[in-house]
Amino acid sequence: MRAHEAGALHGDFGQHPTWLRPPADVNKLMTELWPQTATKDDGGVLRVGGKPVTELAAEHGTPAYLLDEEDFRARCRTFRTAFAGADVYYAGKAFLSKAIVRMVHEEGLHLDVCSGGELATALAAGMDPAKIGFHGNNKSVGELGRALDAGVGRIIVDSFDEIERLSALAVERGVRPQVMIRVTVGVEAHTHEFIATAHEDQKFGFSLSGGEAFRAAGTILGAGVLELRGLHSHIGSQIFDASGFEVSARRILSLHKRIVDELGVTLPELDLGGGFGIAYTSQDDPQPAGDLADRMNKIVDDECAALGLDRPHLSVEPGRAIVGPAVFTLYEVGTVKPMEGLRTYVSVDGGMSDNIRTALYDASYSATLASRTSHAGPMLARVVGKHCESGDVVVKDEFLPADIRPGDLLAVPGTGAYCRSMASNYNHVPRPPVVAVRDGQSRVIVRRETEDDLLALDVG
Ligand SMILES: Cc1ncc(COP(=O)(O)O)c(C=O)c1O
Ligand SMILES: N[C@@H](CCCC[NH3+])C(=O)O
Repeated sequence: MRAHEAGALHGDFGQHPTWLRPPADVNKLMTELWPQTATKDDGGVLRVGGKPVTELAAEHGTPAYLLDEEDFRARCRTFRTAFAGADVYYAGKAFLSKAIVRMVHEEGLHLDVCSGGELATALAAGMDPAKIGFHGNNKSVGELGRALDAGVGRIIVDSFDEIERLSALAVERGVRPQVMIRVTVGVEAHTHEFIATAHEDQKFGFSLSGGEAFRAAGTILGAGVLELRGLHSHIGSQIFDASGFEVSARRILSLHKRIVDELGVTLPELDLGGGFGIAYTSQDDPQPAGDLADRMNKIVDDECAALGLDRPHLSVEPGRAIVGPAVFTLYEVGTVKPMEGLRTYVSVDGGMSDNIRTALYDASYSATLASRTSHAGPMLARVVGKHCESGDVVVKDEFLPADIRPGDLLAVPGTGAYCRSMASNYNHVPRPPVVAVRDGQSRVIVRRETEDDLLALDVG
């Protein structure tokens, strides 16, 4: 967002309720919160990729996820540059489609998949299997077999059961797959407990402190069926504080050292996972990818030097930070219900089926009137959906113009990650399309579901 348009996109700075702080740096917030080609024209209409959202709504309907393709590609390049010399695996769980796989591939990234479905999407789109990493705490025999048959570059093993399953499949096929060990490093990431993944009491990985991760290395090396490529840790998601990554890097490198010394191998790779936070509202102040990369590289350099280790090749797995800010959801306002003395409930034509994050993680979002200018004063609004749940909230608190009315378009930024990919058909509401916009052209990359699609699986 251009600086002079900051006020236009968010006319409500300075009007925040007392429990909201004004943003530290409005211009920085605009570039963090909105995709780079988003602007508002003189009539207050939001534009993206050179197209007004009013036109996009007329062409594609609402709700719709609008992807600023240039922004998405630029974020891929930012991570590649920031982590130069490392492999950047785009985490497909944030949002995956064949078009996204192609963009990721064209921008020189690797791809992390975590299910047979994501793997099938990657392969269908022509992703180089050698650049695919396969994650998951409960990969099935079928999924593992398909990964081996496709020749995926690395499989991140998550349990002793999986080591056994994968080894049997590898022997059957006469192949020697490359594996990483997912290590639970015991870091309490400062994020919602549902998306923290490296504390001890949860389902992912091999415990570092309990010695399981070291034992896993011994098991793999002892059997000689799988090729141990290195260690992996992912401490959680939507993390702002780089110190968690530093602690994690330090701990995992101490295990790396122990494996090298005691088991007599070299481990060529170290993966520090994803989890880089993004801005959803004016309250968030994420660190630029370059700063995070510098800190992570430095800690790896320093630790390796201190431990006398050859520096392993680094890899990272960002999802949210690449696709999250590149997308906003466009909704049409339906019912507007003022609650005297409380707030106004502004209902939109989607809700928890296209964005479950508010209900699931108590996530905060923001919204802006996207289809016109308003000179009305601000009113405290809650943007809610059309589902049969009182928890069906998209934006908990936002100041919207007091004359908001049915037919207005609202845009909610930061919905690229974990919104379409976690969307549901709750209440038999068809899922919205994903529309990529670039250079004044729009193209549907995931089409809108229809009621026929919903009925298609019903038998009898
Ligand atoms: C193993 C792994 N890698 C990468 C990611 C991507 O995380 P994020 O989208 O927060 O970057 C996740 C999700 O949290 C994950 O579980
Ligand atoms: N789905 C979560 C992120 C978890 C990613 C998987 N480890 C979110 O929306 O924030």
